[in-house]
Amino acid sequence: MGIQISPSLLSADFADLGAEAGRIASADWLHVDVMDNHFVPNLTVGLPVVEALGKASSTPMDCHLMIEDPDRWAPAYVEAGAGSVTFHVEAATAPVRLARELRAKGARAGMGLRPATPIEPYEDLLPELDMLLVMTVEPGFGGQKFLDVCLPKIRRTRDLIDKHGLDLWLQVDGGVSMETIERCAEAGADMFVAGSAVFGADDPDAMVRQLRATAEAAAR
Ligand SMILES: O=C(CO)[C@@H](O)[C@H](O)COP(=O)(O)O
Ligand SMILES: [Fe+2]
Repeated sequence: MGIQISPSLLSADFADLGAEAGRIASADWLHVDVMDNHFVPNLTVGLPVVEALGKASSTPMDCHLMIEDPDRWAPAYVEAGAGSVTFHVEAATAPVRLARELRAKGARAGMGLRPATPIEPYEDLLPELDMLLVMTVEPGFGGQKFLDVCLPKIRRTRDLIDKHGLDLWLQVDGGVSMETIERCAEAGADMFVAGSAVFGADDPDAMVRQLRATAEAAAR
């Protein structure tokens, strides 16, 4: 698939999300951060907003669920129009059953890891997934500083994916910018979420293209 950019709408104008999506026409996905004030100490949007955004934009939606009980809620995000749904393994009760359900409903199944969650215990689950999300900040807020300490985990995750010969996307999320994207790409990430870097730029769409070109040049 190559390098993909999924701008996070967390740093966009929430009063006009349809128009904000239109400002990043080069984006491969729209990253929608769903937070419930339980799994993370912040509250954002839920199903009705995802459903409305899906009607307002033709760019596929990559929903990042930072919520408790994803086993109950995640499948509804496929019905609301998400093309990819990522649940956090720390919150899921039955990650294999949930990934299978997401796929059966027609979406890509993603599994997210907080910075301190290791990948190794989940090696046997990899064939059940379409994407792994390695958080490079503590989830909950945009605009935080990239955690370098997560780079070795990105490398180890890429090695595991390659060892199993899987076509699994490796997403990084948190503090990704022109300063940090090269390191992530060198470590083996191929899908990049960027919120403040994209929507804080004078020309968000040009920033999407710049981030992609930089990651492509640095990719392993
Ligand atoms: O999931 C999250 C935060 O929990 C992210 O998607 C952030 O929204 C990314 O924002 P930046 O770090 O790129 O500003
Ligand atoms: Fe996110």
